[in-house]
Amino acid sequence: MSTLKETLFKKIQEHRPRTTKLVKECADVKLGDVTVGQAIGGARGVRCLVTDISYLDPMEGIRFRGMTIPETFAALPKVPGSEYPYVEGFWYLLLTGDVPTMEQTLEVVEDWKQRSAVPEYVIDVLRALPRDSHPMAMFSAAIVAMQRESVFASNYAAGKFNKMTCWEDMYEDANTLMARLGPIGAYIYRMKYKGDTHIAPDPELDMGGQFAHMIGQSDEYKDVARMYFILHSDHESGNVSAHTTHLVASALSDAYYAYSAGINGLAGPLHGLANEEVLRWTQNFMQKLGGEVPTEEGLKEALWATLNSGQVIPGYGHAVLRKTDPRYTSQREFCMNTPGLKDYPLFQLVKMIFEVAPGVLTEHGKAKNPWPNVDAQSGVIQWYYGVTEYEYYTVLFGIGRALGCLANITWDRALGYGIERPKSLTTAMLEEAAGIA
Ligand SMILES: CC(=O)SCCNC(=O)CCNC(=O)[C@H](O)C(C)(C)COP(=O)(O)OP(=O)(O)OC[C@H]1O[C@@H](n2cnc3c(N)ncnc32)[C@H](O)[C@@H]1OP(=O)(O)O
Ligand SMILES: O=C([O-])CC(=O)C(=O)O
Repeated sequence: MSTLKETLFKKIQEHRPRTTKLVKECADVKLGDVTVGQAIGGARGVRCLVTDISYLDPMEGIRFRGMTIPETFAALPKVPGSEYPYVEGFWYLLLTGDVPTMEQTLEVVEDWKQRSAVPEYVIDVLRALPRDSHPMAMFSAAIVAMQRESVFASNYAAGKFNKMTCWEDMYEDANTLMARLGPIGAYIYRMKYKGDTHIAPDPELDMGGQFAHMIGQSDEYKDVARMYFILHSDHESGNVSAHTTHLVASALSDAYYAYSAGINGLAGPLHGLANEEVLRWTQNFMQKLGGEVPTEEGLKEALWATLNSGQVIPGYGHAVLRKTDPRYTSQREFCMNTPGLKDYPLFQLVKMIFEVAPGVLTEHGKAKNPWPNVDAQSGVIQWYYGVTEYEYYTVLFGIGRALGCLANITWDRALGYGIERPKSLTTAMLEEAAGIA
């Protein structure tokens, strides 16, 4: 057994009695009430999911296994010659809650390398799709196509399902998916945008570095990839991609079915696709100005025009956060500390939007949170390094988000969480409950 799997096994054994005790002795303890507004309004704030992998505080933002973003980056083993950690070490942290040693990290690096070859039939599936398919549709199709390889599904079909050990099959599938998602994303990128020319993997590289290499990027971009995948990994359990993955997996669907579904949710403009929308919005705006950085007045007008046409300002607002997203801040700091990027006109515009948009949104008076989220700041970095195909940005998000979603469904199996099935009511029942029937 690998060190990661052994450690995870120990953690699962330690954790199981806590869940069992809660279910057996405390099942009737109330966590809150559900209002009519919540039933109609997307269950906002309903406290009915459990995860220990990350927690989102409305004011502070995300913590991964109890650590803030700067703490996470500082704690994990760094790729030699780089300021950023191995994505593989972060995976170890998400799964176990322990910061891995360099040796433990390198074991995951090696394991993923062994699993990373993209099967030929996946390439066939991608090539069979119309070339103008959205890259997220391609990504989702590639993931679900690999379902035939699921260890979990095959053992289930063979009558080998065992509630205590089935997490091991999920772990197998999750690791295989994690190892292949970067190379699949790179294939889609080069097929669609780089004349269908492809770059062979470099056996020396870690997952983040490999992705940069396979899309044809510079050495500098390797750190961008590592940072991006870690920052986008997890945002507790209620967001659309994590919740969808969890929901689908709760029917004992395997990781391929579950994460393909999660990707489909991430592709919505109110969720992950907002990072594509942010770039479309800013590029359209810059084009109108002939590439000049606008005045504050001009920017305000453009923001109001967007709001008055009934659209949202992409990259702003959040269902839980009530302050600037620390993932935004982390990427902003990256921009400020990168010569060239710091003075880049598009970054100047993103900075100016940060100064102007919260005031406009507050005056508009609808959004509960006028501050930027992660999507407002990620695209400018990609654009600066030459990844200008913004239609592709959500695939980058999807590679990173897999870390959180797949770690979560591995634990779902380990703790035997039940099939998810909330109860629905009719409108007449709500009217009766409200006394307006
Ligand atoms: C990785 C991520 O998924 S981060 C989020 C990415 N999405 C975006 O950036 C899209 C822009 N933002 C939004 O649409 C929203 O803020 C969401 C979807 C993120 C959160 O939605 P909610 O929790 O419903 O937000 P909230 O309670 O503040 O919404 C209240 C009203 O303000 C509006 N509002 C919220 N954010 C914005 C915004 N950025 N621009 C304009 N209006 C907004 C809502 O559309 C809603 O209007 P309605 O009453 O007419 O339906
Ligand atoms: O938490 C949410 O609802 C959306 C979000 O920021 C994420 O999933 O990263």
